[in-house]
Amino acid sequence: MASSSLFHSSPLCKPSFPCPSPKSTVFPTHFTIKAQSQTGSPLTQSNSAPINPTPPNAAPSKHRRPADENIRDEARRKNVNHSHRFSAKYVPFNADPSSTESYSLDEIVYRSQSGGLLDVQHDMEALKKYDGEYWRALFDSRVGKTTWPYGSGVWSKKEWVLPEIDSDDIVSAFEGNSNLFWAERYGKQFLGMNDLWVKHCGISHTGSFKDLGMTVLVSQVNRLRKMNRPVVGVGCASTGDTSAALSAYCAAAGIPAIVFLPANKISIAQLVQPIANGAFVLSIDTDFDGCMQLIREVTAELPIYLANSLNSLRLEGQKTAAIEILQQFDWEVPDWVIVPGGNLGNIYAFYKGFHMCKELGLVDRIPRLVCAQAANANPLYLYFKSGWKEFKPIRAGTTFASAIQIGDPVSIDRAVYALKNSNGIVEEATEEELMDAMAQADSTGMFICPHTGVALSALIKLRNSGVIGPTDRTVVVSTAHGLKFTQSKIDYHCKDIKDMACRFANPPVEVKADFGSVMDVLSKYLLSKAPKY
Ligand SMILES: Cc1ncc(COP(=O)(O)O)c(C=O)c1O
Ligand SMILES: N[C@@H](CCOP(=O)(O)O)C(=O)O
Repeated sequence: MASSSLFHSSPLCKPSFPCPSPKSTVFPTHFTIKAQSQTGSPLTQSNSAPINPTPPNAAPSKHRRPADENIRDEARRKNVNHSHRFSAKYVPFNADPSSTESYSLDEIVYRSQSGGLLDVQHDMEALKKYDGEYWRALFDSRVGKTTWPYGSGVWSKKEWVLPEIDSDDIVSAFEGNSNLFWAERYGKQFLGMNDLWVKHCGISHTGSFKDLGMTVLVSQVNRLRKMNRPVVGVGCASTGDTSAALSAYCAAAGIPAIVFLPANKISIAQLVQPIANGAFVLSIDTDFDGCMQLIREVTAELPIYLANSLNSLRLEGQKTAAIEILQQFDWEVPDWVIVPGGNLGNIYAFYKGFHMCKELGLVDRIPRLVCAQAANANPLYLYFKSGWKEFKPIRAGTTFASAIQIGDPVSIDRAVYALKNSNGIVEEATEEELMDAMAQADSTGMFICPHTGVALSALIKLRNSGVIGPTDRTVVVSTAHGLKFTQSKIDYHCKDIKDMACRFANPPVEVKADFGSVMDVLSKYLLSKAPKY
């Protein structure tokens, strides 16, 4: 087994390189992989604590940090920050290969010289010095631990996210590592599918996938502030989830958060999140696109750092959900991944995560991507249907999927790139379709948000048309927790929605407080449920 000092001095090592031992690989962190034999788990930590084989009744490990030390101090002492041999920078998104324009991640810049989007470009040559097996084993070795900062599903991929940030500057709630739920009953009963999965990104610190991106952005802001860069606060426009995540991470780091919300267009549960977390909340009489325009103007004038996904740092965190899906399938690639789309950063983040895994040899292909939009807010769908001829922003109409009520998505170019390069598809869902899909999913034990209902509706359409087959391994990305959207569920189950049949409503039965009445309704219910032989 390698000692800590070996890690500081040994050269990069992969099977084709000269290695200390022909069968061992040295991690840039304090882990080693030791190939013991063709079978068995070879992972051991350099501090000699075995990762796996603690016997069930073993006495508590003596391997504890000193009592006056916290996990951040412990990481500092062990200097777990070995990712410095990797680097990343901003470049214009999808730039011509001859372009030399680039910016340090420590610069405050959101747009390229020509006004286009930016992308975070990693030093792929440095990352490629390690093979796919190496990265798979490294990432797998960090799951389920509390080692700072790798206990986070995002920071467990630190070398691919923000390789140069000091672990000390990271602001994390150990986000990510979300449940990949086997939708056994829903798949079987409603779709005739046996390999349907729901990636529950909304079962998270603030209840949505935004936590994945926000830990990265706020960590970088933390670093910039320590470097005395002019960042007084961090701001965003939001349909409710970005603002919740921003406010929580800023509150954890003691950084002022400013959020622009479209008045009366987000749920109460979402509104209360930034309020409770002490953000400066502006409720503005416009829609999300109007708020987005205003925050862009304001952040150009004031020392407020922009936290929307126009800022490509966010997508570096969000892409880890794609890597996590592959990891949860033991690095087998699903056939389809369906993502609800609004401002359209996330669909590109998924593409980027999958593509990096392919480029670095962790997998040999990427899944086909589907972006699902509400029919009332469907600019990408219309563009797709036009054969990618002409993009026209729209004024988004009201939708129960309120977090994707967006008519002029900032990441339109990123989304088109992701879809074209993954043989992707765009689908849409009417209000009735998305609410019915949500109710059906809930009736099989989930509790999803309306945006996940949009993604499920897309799946239903693609199954009905035969595009997605019954045995295709399919992942639906659930983007927020259903508890943020209880009012829409109540309206549905009370059949209180104009022009909607609410076919799967399950309203409470009002019954008199006497034994006979209760027995009557229960008997009827049990009869309706009794198995028919
Ligand atoms: C719950 C939820 N789902 C989906 C989306 C769409 O993500 P994106 O804007 O990255 O397309 C958002 C935000 O826009 C959201 O808050
Ligand atoms: N749904 C988002 C809309 C803004 O998206 P972003 O990813 O660009 O921040 C929200 O919750 O605000």
